Amino acid sequence: MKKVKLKIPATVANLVCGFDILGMAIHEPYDEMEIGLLETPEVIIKHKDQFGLPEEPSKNVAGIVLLKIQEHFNLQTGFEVIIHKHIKPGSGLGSSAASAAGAALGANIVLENIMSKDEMVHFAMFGEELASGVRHADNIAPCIYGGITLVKSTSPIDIIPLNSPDLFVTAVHPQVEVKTSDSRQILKKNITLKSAVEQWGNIAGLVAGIQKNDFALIGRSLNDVIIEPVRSILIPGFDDVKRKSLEMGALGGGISGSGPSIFMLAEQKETAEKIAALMKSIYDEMKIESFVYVSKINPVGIEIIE
Ligand SMILES: Nc1ncnc2c1ncn2[C@@H]1O[C@H](COP(=O)(O)OP(=O)(O)O)[C@@H](O)[C@H]1O
Ligand SMILES: N[C@@H](CCOP(=O)(O)O)C(=O)O
Repeated sequence: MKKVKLKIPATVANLVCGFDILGMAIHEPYDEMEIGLLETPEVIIKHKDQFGLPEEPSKNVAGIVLLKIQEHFNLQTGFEVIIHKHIKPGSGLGSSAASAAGAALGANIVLENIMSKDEMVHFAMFGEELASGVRHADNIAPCIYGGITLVKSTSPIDIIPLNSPDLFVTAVHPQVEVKTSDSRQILKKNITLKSAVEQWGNIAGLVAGIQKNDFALIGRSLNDVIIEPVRSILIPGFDDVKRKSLEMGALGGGISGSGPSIFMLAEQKETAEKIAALMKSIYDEMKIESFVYVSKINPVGIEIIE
């Protein structure tokens, strides 16, 4: 059986001010996935993890992506997928995107490169639609392209890979579940022109800072006047983590994706590690279990292991 084994990174979507358009791949945590080509037109999904995710293909984000690919290309072959998930679903670290993007990229490999990167993004977005009700690509694009990506548009797909600054990323995942679908529903449907102008300035400043490796500009652009004030209410300890991390020397940060994870960027490993210890202590004090990752921006995205 033609088979491939992939390492699929977690992703931090939005990058604070770029709701649904910016995202970055990080090295830790990551999922592992094996995809094999079957001679019969069926899709089999098996999970080797403890998250109790549905294995019925139409209910699993990897399965739905493969069903769409099968239908589109009128394939008489099928796929067997083994997922070993380490990125907890509902973490805000792109768990659903990892399975969706991994399925699209893995299928493309076993089918001997029948798709472009943008086509893989197109099919992977069906997985995000299943998970959250919306076809957003801000987690999928950095998985497939690597590094930091700007999703200029999803229809037509227009993805701009950006520079990958040499920065450390500290992320904390407090063990409270926030489903992307729920945290999208609480968002305001209309915003004022004043806040839109402020947000445009932040997004433009952030993209310019990333492209110019201007860390100070990145830091002062990591501000969100639209989404964070609403969503942060769902995340215990958010204000404390953010304020104290900034005091410790973080460049900036905020909610990772739709939360509850929080991420911070730092120039030095030492600062990133101090922030990790701070995050852990804040949640220990609140008696909330948490997982902390000190990582770097992952310029490659999905990697082929075998
Ligand atoms: N293979 C899969 N990986 C992750 N989540 C999946 C998968 N298949 C289905 N789901 C569903 O997707 C939802 C998780 O997606 P989401 O809330 O966007 O989490 P995250 O922010 O970590 O991506 C859960 O309802 C989960 O049951
Ligand atoms: N732009 C989306 C990103 C969701 O990311 P996830 O990691 O929480 O799935 C949003 O903010 O809803």
